[in-house]
Formats: sequence, C-alpha cells, structure tokens
Amino acid sequence: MPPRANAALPDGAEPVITLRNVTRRFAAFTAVDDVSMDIVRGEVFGLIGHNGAGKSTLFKMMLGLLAVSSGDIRISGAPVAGSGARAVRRHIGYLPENVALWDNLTGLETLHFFARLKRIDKAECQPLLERVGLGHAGKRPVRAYSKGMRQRLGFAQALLGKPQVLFLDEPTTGLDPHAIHFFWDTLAELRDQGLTIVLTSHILAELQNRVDRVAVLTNGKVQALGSVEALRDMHDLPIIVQLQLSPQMAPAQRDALLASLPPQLAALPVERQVNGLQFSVPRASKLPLLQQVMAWNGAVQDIQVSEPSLEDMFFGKSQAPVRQTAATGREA
Ligand SMILES: Nc1ncnc2c1ncn2[C@@H]1O[C@H](COP(=O)(O)OP(=O)(O)OP(=O)(O)O)[C@@H](O)[C@H]1O
Repeated sequence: MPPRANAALPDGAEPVITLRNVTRRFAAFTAVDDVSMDIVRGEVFGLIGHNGAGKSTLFKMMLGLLAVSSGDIRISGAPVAGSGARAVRRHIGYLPENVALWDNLTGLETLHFFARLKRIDKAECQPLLERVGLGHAGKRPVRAYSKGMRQRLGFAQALLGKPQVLFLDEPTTGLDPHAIHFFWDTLAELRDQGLTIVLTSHILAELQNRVDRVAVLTNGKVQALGSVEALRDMHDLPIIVQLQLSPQMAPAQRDALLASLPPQLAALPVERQVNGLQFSVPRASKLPLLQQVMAWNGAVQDIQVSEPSLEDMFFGKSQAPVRQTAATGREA
C-alpha cells in the first residue's frame, strides 16, 4: 500500500523536510522511486531498509549532495538544491557514516577546521567537545582516538553552528554499548530542544524504541511510514506469549490446562516446549489469554510477552516456529 505523503503525521506537527514525488535514476536503474513524505519539527525519524534499498541515495538528495531526477525536496520551505541551497545548509548538521578526520590534528583543531569551513565562530568548539564527552581529549591527536571517540568528534562536527536539522548516517555502527547509550541520550536531549533528527540504521532493534516515526524503504519505494506502534497495528503480527511451567508438571496436566481454555483461546497456535508453552497471539487476544493463564494457580512460574520487532515486520525474520493449535495439537 503506497503511503500518503502525510500518513501518520502527528496532530499539530509542523513539516520541516518535505519530499514530493522524489525519484532518482542511475541510467536505466531507479534507485529511489516516487517518494513523498514529510518529516516534522522535533521528531527523530528513522530511515530503514535492506542493503541497496535506496537509503543513502535518498539521504544524499535530502542533503542537497545529489540531484533528484524528478520531484522536489525542501527544508523549511526552501529547495535543498539550487541557488538557495547554501542558506539551507547552514541549518543542517550531517554526520556521514565514515566521517573524514585527519590523524595529525587534535580534536579541537579538527573542530576549528570544520568551524572555519562552515564560517562559524570557533568559540563554539570547546563547549561542543565537552557536550560530546571529549572535553578532556581536545588536545590529543585524533590518531590516538578510539572508534567511539572519533564518532563523538564527528557528532560534534555535525552539531557546529547549532543546526535545526541533523542527518546521521548509521551513527552507531561500530560503537560499544556504553557509547551507543551516550549517543541516544544526547540525541534525546537534542530532540527535546526542538531539533529534527533523521537517521539511518541497520540495527532495527536499536531504532525501534527510540524513533518517533520510521520510513521503510524497499527497492527505492516507501513500503511503510509511521510510528513503530502504528506499523505494528497495520501488520497485526502475532505477539508471542511464553509461559514457563512447573518442571513437575506431567504432559497430561499441561494438556488439561490447554483444554480448559475457552474455544477462541484454545484455537490459538501454541508450541509445546520443555517446561513451557509458547502462544502466538493476535493483539486482541493478549489480555484475555493472560487473564486465563493467571488463573492457572501455581502452574505458571513465569510469563514473557514479546512484541513483534521491525525485523519481524519487514524482513521476514519470524519470531518463533508456531506449529500446533492449543486444543488439538494439530498443525495450525
Ligand atoms: N552512483 C551510482 N551509480 C549507479 N548506481 C548507484 C549509484 N549509487 C547507488 N546506486 C544503486 O542504487 C541502489 C540504492 O543504493 P543506496 O546506496 O542508496 O542503498 P542503501 O539502502 O543505502 O544501501 P546500503 O544499506 O547498502 O548502504 C543500489 O542498487 C545501488 O547499487
């Protein structure tokens, strides 16, 4: 289903980046195909898709680094390419996937260099280094920086000039969990200050609780657009309810419990596991099922409920094999 340009826009949202019928061809190949969407002020917007889906191409066009074959892209109403582009770029920060740094410059000298390029007062640089947790390392040469420190320096570079819109290409690739945590905390603060943030990522599990909305690109087209919750509802993938049962429970007792379920719950797909049961449940049946199993006094030792992930929705990674119906044990 092709999404409308404004599908799932939050109420009162103010579009900052607008794309209308954006297409990019390389010779006969269409890398980005008729993409229309709005990205609104103060949201964190994720662009996801398989390798070759068109994310980088779309990103570069939004940055005005690559021309569109047809269509229109604007930031705060101004076209990103053409004569007004320089003014638009002043309000944009960009962290490329592999930021180019010079090993012989110190962190502070690196920021001074970018500040000169962007015609920004270099007094901004030291506070920015501190902002990204590099205040102590500003005088060290970049060759002595770890991957995480380099990424922080790249991030500081993107924040020079107090941009209103931030583009981050695979920003957490190669970072350790501590650095990833720091990065997302900083991003949340920036978002709260009103920045609009667009990022790409392959680590969908990392994105899904941290972005306001996502666009899923498949073969250059927007396959889905909206909040992760809205996309979950749209796809209506089953929720997995996993019950850990008492190890002393005999198979016959377990079957008796399943047989005690009301018919609509007994018809749910279930997998019998060692000391457990795994149900595959439509959202509407989640609470009724949980209410029933809570009444299985003493039999249930633990319950785990797993929502479908973005991977499950778009990249066909099924959550768990589901083979039998609860009551009959037949193939579902
Ligand atoms: N300059 C180019 N010339 C020809 N084809 C290109 C060019 N740039 C990109 N493509 C093609 O366009 C398609 C989309 O590429 P793009 O880099 O935008 O995908 P992506 O979603 O960013 O992938 P990845 O996750 O691997 O970075 C690919 O098939 C790619 O080969």
